Amino acid sequence: MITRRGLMLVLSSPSGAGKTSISRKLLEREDELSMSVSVTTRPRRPGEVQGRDYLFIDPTEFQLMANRNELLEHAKVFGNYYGTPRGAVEEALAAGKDVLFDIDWQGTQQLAANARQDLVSVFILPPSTRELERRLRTRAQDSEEVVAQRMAKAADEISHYPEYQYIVLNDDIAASVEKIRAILHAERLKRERLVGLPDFVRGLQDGSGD
Ligand SMILES: Nc1nc2c(ncn2[C@@H]2O[C@H](COP(=O)(O)OP(=O)(O)O)[C@@H](O)[C@H]2O)c(=O)[nH]1
Ligand SMILES: Nc1ncnc2c1ncn2[C@@H]1O[C@H](COP(=O)(O)OP(=O)(O)O)[C@@H](O)[C@H]1O
Repeated sequence: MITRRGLMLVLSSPSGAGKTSISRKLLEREDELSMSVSVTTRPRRPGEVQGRDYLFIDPTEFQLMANRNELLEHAKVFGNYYGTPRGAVEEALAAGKDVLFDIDWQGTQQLAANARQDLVSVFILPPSTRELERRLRTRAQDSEEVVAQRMAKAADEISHYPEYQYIVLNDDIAASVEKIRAILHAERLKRERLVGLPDFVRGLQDGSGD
């Protein structure tokens, strides 16, 4: 029969453009998609749950994981370390499940270097700079200084958009979620991801397939 390899769906954007909100809604609607929960040395925000939003760890532990090659990719973002634990991702992909990543351009480049054929990358743009700043403020979980730091970095992050396969402008969140679902559904049908296809087709051609 035909089965398929799981794919890695990566969402990147400047901070505040909506990756986290979009990811939550995608996970509610897509059964065969699971979130890659990153490790980070950043302090936990109010409302964030250990093990759901991130695994919050200290820098020594992070270094140990990196040294033991337990991270699929890792990077320093806004002065903190972030990384993707390797085990959960590899298990999901082997079982033919798709994995969703909320990671930055540095992490995306590392995944592309190691597994380009399994990667589907989406860059999310905010409708305007003004709206990006409004979203960062209304999230109201970061200090004024952190908001300013993230705004200062936004142009830098946005400059990496040409490295992504798909672009979604996140104006209306429900529409953005549907666009990313459409990308996911089409990518699942890519010939290259299908396992057992040549045998199946041979059966059709020689009449042995029933
Ligand atoms: N490379 C990499 N980047 C990550 C990882 N986890 C989160 N990030 C990125 O780190 C940046 C900061 O994330 P976060 O502190 O949650 O802030 P937010 O994006 O403003 O909610 C974002 O660009 C995330 O996509 C990871 O495991 N690896
Ligand atoms: N399309 C949208 N329209 C209006 N507000 C949005 C939209 N998408 C996200 N937001 C809001 O913007 C803020 C930042 O979104 P979030 O998902 O935390 O961004 P990111 O994970 O990219 O930093 C949150 O308060 C969220 O509710």
